[in-house]
Amino acid sequence: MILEDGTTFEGKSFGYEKSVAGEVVFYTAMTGYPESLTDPSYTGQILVSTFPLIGNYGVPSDSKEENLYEFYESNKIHITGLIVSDYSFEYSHWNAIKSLGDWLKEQKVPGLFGIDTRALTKIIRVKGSLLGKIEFDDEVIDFYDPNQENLVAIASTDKVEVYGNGEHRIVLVDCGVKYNIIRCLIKRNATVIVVPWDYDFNNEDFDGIFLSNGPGDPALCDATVENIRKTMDAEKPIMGICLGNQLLARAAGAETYKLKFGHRSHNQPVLLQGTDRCFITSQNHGFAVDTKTLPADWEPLFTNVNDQTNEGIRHKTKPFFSTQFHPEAASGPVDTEFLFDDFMNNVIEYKKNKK
Ligand SMILES: NC(=O)CC[C@H](N)C(=O)O
Repeated sequence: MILEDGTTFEGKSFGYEKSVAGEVVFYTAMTGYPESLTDPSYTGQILVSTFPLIGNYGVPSDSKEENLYEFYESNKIHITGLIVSDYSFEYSHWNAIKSLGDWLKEQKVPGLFGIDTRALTKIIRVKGSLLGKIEFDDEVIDFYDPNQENLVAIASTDKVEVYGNGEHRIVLVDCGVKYNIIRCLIKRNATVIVVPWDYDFNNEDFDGIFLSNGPGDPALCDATVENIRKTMDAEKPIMGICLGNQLLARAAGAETYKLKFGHRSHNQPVLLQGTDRCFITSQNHGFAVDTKTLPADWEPLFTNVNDQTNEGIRHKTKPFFSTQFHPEAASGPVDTEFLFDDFMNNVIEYKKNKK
């Protein structure tokens, strides 16, 4: 494992053996590697787990419900590579069907263990996210910066697909959506119309818009931002998550910027604006909304208690809001899932007033 600052770590392989390059980021969650590895927001990233013991519960079953994998967040592994301290060759779980190493090999994703992930994380915390590569023997490759590329175009779907058959029609703009967002909407009586990131959904028949999470720099998603801007005039309810928060902010006219090393964990505290209520949230992002640049008709909705960065925005009078954290969790705490109820209530309210 070689970082762009020249630091080298030697590890042992437990995944697929090919050299890969990307952005090196760390996450501090203690569980949830099946969900994290299949989260499309990690496209282009080499993931370092600060929790030392990984692989001990294997990989869950590939069963499907509503045409979605029940235990994965998308249809494949999206990370570029995985770095752990201690890999468990032995695993045990009622739902496990294979080892993490076998899964990585199957999907051609490298994994290294025996790396001092504490030392590696300290370097990233001091210097900020770094480019890095995993090299095997003689296969020397160049560094690669995924943030220069429109990763959303890679992670998004290329066709319109419908899930569920509830009463409320929700267009979900798929910038690299996690399945649990679809599950959370279906559970709340929605028909979810999943559309590609650059699809102009304004002519569809729908009652609300959902903006998904997704990989990379939100500044590279202008096509989505344009479509969001157009839809705002109709005043149909909008909710966004993570990249969706950043794109809604950009559509409102605010700016986004890159954080030093981002937030990737299960224990990020966020404060609900105007209250003393703090929620512990699941997060995975490297960019943030610059609260200072929000136009006058918008306000922050949540703020991170650790570093005061923006954790959500809302329109002062219209039913538009979004969060930087993940109310759908998968994995992590589910304490903020009620935000999906708030969104669906906005949808019901909108339909009532329309009649
Ligand atoms: N999970 C996400 O949607 C991540 C959003 C964006 N790619 C970021 O890193 O900030």
